[in-house]
Amino acid sequence: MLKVEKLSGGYDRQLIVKNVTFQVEKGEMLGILGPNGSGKSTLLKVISGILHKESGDVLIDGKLLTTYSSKELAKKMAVLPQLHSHAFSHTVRDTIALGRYPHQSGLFSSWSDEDEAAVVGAMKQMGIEKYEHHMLDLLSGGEQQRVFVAQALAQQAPILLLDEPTNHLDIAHQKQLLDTIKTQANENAMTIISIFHDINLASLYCDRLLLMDQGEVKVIGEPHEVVMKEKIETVYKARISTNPHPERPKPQITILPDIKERCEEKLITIENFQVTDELVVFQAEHQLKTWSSAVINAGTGWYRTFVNRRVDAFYNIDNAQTEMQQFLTNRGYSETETVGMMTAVYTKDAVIKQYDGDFGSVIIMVTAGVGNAVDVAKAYEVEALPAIGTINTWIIINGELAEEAFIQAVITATEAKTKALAYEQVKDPRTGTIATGTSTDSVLVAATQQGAYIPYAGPITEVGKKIGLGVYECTVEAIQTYKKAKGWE
Ligand SMILES: Nc1ncnc2c1ncn2[C@@H]1O[C@H](COP(=O)(O)OP(=O)(O)OP(=O)(O)O)[C@@H](O)[C@H]1O
Repeated sequence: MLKVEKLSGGYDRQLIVKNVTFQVEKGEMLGILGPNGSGKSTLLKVISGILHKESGDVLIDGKLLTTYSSKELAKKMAVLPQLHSHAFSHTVRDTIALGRYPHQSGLFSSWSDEDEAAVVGAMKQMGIEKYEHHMLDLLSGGEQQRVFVAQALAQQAPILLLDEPTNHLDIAHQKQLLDTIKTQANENAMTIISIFHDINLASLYCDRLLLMDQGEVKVIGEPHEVVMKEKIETVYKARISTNPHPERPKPQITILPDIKERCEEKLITIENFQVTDELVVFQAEHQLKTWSSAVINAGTGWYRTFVNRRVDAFYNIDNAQTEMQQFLTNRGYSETETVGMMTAVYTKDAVIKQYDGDFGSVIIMVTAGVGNAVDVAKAYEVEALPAIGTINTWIIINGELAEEAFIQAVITATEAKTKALAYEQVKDPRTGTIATGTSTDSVLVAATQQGAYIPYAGPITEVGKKIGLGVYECTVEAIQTYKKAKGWE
């Protein structure tokens, strides 16, 4: 559809865009990324013919751009330039109507039903019908931006070139605009080339991305091939990390600041724990990076408070999450800083121990009830009964854990727990075989992210050895206490 071959161009004698080659297909959305001054706007201007090229070619439907008359070209390609202040003021409707000029014919061009439908449709798509008769210069920056996008859409050209279309827009309008444009690509096979400053939005919406660096193409490819730590850091000269989007396979970035937080390093110790008849509570001065399967605030996040709450053996509530949240709020625990778990075990029987090593230290907390013990390898054979009894394990580390270390810590802790059940000869009552856990166990791994860097946490590492030993010892002790309380031995 649109082919750019070895294109170079710029201003007067200053070459800005150098040897750019790419192709965009019908229905495809290509995002152009690059730092300030890398030549994105200049490239768009050379492609659209606003600036003369120095060398190379632009082809639309296999025909050289230079062979199109300006009106023919406007029927093929609509351009949204960067938003600037405007000398003249028109109404919103008149501004959008200007987009229809390539479709007018004859000396006294008349306004057709098609023109009217295109203008009304574009206003609707951008949600600006209510401003139809307002003067453009009295609208906010974001409202004006939507008017100019509507003008480009009203042009009904199969190719759309956009220079930072989300400029000035709030998040709801960014989403509305990009949803609209993407729908044009998907349903009307429109070809879209758009400049973005927001790498995350570009990755989320575009099929492919072109990353510019000093007027040249650094890389072109699908978002996962372009939004890579090393490439983005090299071109933008800023530290970033990449992370997955929660719903789509489109990588996202997070800026990593170089300035230090204004907080002194604080070691976690057993002193951070408090145990009552109702709760085991851990509270730290600073948030810890946390990974858990808790009832409240599961998954990854930064939290300051961990709560293991004792509920009675008959606790059976449809929406345990809402009830638990209410419970925590009533006791003054912040909704955004607290991880909450439940247990039917006496909280006073919690085993809490500290293990020191060269890397820092690990503090383990275990509450263990085994009335609900399960042999996971045979769980498929038997119907799980609604019994109570859960093993909750917390592993809190003074150190900076890598992502994989969090997962390895969970593996190591799970293996140590299973070993403790075997040592204590805890059996699945339904199968009579040694249990591997209970059917509702929870785990939490948290790290201060200060001090020594800990890339791995399997049993080959020192931290892994401490986790293995600690979880094993604490779980054995917690099970023995549980058995005594139940009068089993
Ligand atoms: N009209 C002009 N005359 C001369 N040089 C210009 C002109 N417009 C831009 N330039 C120069 O061309 C280079 C690239 O500018 P361009 O606007 O294409 O970059 P960009 O990647 O779009 O930047 P930004 O992200 O800041 O919008 C810059 O060094 C700029 O100074």
